Amino acid sequence: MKQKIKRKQNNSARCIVCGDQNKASLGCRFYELENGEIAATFRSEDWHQSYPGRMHGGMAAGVLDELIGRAAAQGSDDFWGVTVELHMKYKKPIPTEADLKAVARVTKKNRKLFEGTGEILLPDGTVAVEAWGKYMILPLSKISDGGFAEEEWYQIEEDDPKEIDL
Ligand SMILES: CCCCCCCCCCCCCCCC(=O)SCCNC(=O)CCNC(=O)[C@H](O)C(C)(C)COP(=O)(O)OP(=O)(O)OC[C@H]1O[C@@H](n2cnc3c(N)ncnc32)[C@H](O)[C@@H]1OP(=O)(O)O
Repeated sequence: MKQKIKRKQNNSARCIVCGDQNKASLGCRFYELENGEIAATFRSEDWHQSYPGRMHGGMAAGVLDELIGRAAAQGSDDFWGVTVELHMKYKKPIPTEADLKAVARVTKKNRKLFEGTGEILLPDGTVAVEAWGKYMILPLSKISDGGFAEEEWYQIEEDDPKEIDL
């Protein structure tokens, strides 16, 4: 089903999932959707493999970890937190050298913690991996040394889609 995109989130420069200047990264883009969920698009490259032709489960965990975290950051480029728990369910292999999508949403949130779920979809729409995560909300100053948000956290200007088929 097609979902309208409301806003694209920032990318970071060096993250392994979304690092715009990290050649090894999955090159994720993150789109906030009108229905309140968040979607990611990314490409599994040959160097993201575990077994030949199969994306590493840790990379899949990385995508869903970050995507669920970003689901709670909707509408803000200055909301931060860290993962405290992450549970994965690997249902189908994810191929390398494929253009992929994922979707996530927040399921519970209070002042200090939030929880969410997400899925990675195969090109035919089948759910390959499901995740549930719990995160602690923290100021950036408690997570990282200064400079990140000013120097390494920005919008990538490109031809973005207006909607995404999930
Ligand atoms: C994610 C947002 C993205 C934002 C959008 C931008 C994205 C931009 C790209 C960046 C990518 C981001 C997405 C990847 C996110 C990572 O990959 S983060 C990296 C992996 N995670 C970590 O490194 C976290 C490591 N853990 C820690 O640093 C510490 O355990 C924590 C979480 C700071 C807690 O510190 P602590 O000293 O243990 O704190 P403590 O005082 O014991 O506990 C504080 C409270 O939390 C509670 N608590 C602690 N752990 C838990 C738990 N597992 N369950 C329930 N309660 C807990 C305690 O019970 C306590 O409650 P109170 O007693 O105050 O009521």
